[in-house]
Amino acid sequence: QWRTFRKLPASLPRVRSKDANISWSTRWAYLTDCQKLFSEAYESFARNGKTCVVPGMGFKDEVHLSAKHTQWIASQPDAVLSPEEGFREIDKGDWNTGSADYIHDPWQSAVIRKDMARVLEILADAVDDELKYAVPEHLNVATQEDVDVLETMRWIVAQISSRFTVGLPLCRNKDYLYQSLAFADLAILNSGLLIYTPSLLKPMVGFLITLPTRYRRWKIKQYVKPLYIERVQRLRQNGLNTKYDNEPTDNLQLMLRYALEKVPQKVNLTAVSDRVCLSNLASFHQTGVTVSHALINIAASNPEFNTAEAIRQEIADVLRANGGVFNKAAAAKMIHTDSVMKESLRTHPFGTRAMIRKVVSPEGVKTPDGHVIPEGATTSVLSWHVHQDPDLYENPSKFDPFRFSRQRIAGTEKRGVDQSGLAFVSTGPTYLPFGHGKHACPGRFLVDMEIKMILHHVLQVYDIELLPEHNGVRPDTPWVTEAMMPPTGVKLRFTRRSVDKN
Ligand code: HEM
Repeated sequence: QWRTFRKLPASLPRVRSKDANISWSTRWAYLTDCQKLFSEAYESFARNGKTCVVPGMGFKDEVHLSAKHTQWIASQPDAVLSPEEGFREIDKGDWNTGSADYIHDPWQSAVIRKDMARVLEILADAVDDELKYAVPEHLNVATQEDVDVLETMRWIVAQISSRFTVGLPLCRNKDYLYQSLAFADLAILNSGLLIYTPSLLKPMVGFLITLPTRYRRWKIKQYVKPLYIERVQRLRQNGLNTKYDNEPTDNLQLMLRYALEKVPQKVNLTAVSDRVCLSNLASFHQTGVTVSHALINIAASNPEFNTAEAIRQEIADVLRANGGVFNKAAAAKMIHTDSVMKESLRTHPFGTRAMIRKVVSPEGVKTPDGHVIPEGATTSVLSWHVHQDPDLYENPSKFDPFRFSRQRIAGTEKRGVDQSGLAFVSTGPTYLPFGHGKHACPGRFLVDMEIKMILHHVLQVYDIELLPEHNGVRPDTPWVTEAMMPPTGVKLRFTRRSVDKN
């Protein structure tokens, strides 16, 4: 870590510093008031297309690139700017899963990238069906109750995501879901601890703190085992060119097919099960946090918008016109709901930086503003501050649920051209929660569908409001170093709607 710090050239400007040294008070600011520190970096450098150096995780210095260079970052080959190596520094995936191979050769991601669009057509029905079980199971309010939103949504998301990943009946197994959620929580905790552990102590600390994750992985493996044995046997018997009778359509099956064809030497129960754990880590945590923030923002949005009712109405109208079927085409027509979700992720993401990359080419890389960033340095873009830039978003700190749908409708009417570039799943230099370019999150198409479906299933049964003690003001989302905290413990009042309201 210190090696990278020493290697950054003196010519790169540092935040709050006139020379190549970053003071300890600036390093302290990263830990105690990172939002302000990042604001200074954004205002002084990134906003004007300039690269700068800012203290980062684990006392390491990070290179912040301007969002004006998003396109350039996206166009760099992985052999120059590597997303895998960038994330590896943060999520410590090799420690948490016990193998660097899952990170160096992440075919579990390749499967999702390759097949997500096709799979969604097949699985939309299954996810919608799963919500009919998951919502009453985890959100069973008789008349009125104050509900811990994140805790409830985590379970609902885990269940419906598992319907996508491992299918029925395992997606309804409470202990499997519990172990998978626990693995995700522990992995995030371990990453935070390992980032601040000096390299010399990493082998010992890494071994000790990952004992609980190892146990969770072992438990999950016991659940995956019968599926693995049966499916691999049938795929081997039937060959990979044909589908066998009643072949499952879930992500595990896609992973097995892909691995048996492309990397047969790597197909074993532990590797497949661990890769399922990694997939769950990507899908459970961020989606649970995102839908929780969306519900809190809907409840807290100004009464002038009548947000919950607008969502209910829109989804009901679209579904009626689509014969009651909730598929990709229907989801694409729900532009107001889409706008609420996009606005919520703009104001309340989890990560505040995007497009995290590590320079892996030995000769380094030259930025569009002329700096050479050496091998080993990590780079990213200050995405939260892009989303709060008043030149890009009018009144940026306000949660304006229909900000994007208004623009979409106006743009389409004015220019006669479809404005779907403003959709939740669209990415670009001014909207980066999912990154941008060839490594932009492929799971966002599933997230889009899942969150719209969750909002439909929840809002058609419940009215939601902030608790009286919040006096109509949304509970704060504090920053802890550079992360915006998930809304842990935030409750909303859920009131069952009377039948005649439906
Ligand atoms: C709201 C939920 C989610 C958010 C905010 C999110 C965000 C992100 C971000 C920021 C990246 C990195 C993009 C880049 O560096 O350019 C990413 C990558 C990725 N995400 Fe997501 N994600 C979410 C849900 C999911 C889900 C549900 C899945 C799986 C079904 C998933 C699978 C992946 C994969 C496989 C990658 C790596 C892509 C690659 O390197 O090519 N994500 N995600």
